Amino acid sequence: ELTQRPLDAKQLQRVEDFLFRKAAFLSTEDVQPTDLRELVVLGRGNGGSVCKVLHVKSNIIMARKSIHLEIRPEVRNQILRELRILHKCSSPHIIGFYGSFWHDGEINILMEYMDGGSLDAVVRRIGRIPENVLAEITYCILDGLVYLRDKLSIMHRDIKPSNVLVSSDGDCKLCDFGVSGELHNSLANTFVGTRSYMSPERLQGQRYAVESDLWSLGLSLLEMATGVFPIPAENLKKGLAPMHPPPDKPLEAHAPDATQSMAIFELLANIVESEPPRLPDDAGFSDSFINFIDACLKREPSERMPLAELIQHPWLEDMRASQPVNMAEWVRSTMVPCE
Ligand SMILES: O=c1[nH]ccc2cc(O[C@H]3CCNC3)c(Cl)cc12
Repeated sequence: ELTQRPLDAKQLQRVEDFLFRKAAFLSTEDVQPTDLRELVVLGRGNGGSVCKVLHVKSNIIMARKSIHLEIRPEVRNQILRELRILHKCSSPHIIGFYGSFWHDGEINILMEYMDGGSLDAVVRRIGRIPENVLAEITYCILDGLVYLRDKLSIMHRDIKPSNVLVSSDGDCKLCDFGVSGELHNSLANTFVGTRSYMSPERLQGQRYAVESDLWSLGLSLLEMATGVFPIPAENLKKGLAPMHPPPDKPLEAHAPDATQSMAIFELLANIVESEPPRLPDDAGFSDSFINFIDACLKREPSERMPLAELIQHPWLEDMRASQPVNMAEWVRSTMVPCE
């Protein structure tokens, strides 16, 4: 559609390179766990842990998500069957999928490795993300949501900073979206965590749809822009997290402060009962950014700006025109130098 920005040549090349790598991988016979050499743990969340692995036969670096599930063979075969639709996914804003297999009580999902990691880790490292960078990230998220809706007829269901990955090539992609209904059911009551990006309607067990992803997007942007989880709204009163903490203060000094540990139930009640949080209007954010987040954080799903309009919101093009950013350089500036 006209909403999509044309891909630049290098982006197209990277999509093509991935497809060639995937063909090389698929030409080796079915992946065995022993074919994978574990390199380092990348993250945990959404019921599983993610490890950087090398597929020895094809010499490809991948990310392997392993989810331990005690389920009957029929259920796990249904999950593997549903995951296979990921082979149809080819978007510069959706994480690449190599395949999945069951082994030793775990579903294993092999995906494209993103060396910049997830945005929750980036925010932990640098404090908060500049507005012009968030505009680029937001376009990628919205384009990814459009792709999921138009090509797979699904919503994401779990938009949050830790499910947005970046690379030193400047790519920004969505991961951990709810493509398998069976997997979603098998993970149903495994929620752990002290914060929720879930929309009020979903928290109340009401019907929810893609508008619920837009609430989660608004909350995620608010958190990444301020460096503070924005619920309860009082959290924002303490001002923004420092960006790129001064060199004399080690990073751990900026771990989230204790006051942010409101009990999870109280937090969920707050989301459902209180006015949605807003960007502070005295912190240097543009009016169109404030407007963009307000358009996402409406308690009534029908009042939220629809996806097709959001992706045309002036904030995205205004930011790109006034403060263009080189995403590859920015991601590299956030990566911890290897020892
Ligand atoms: O490089 C990756 N490729 C694919 C997936 C992936 C998932 C990761 O973390 C999980 C854990 C929380 N959400 C996402 C991380 Cl940290 C990296 C990757």
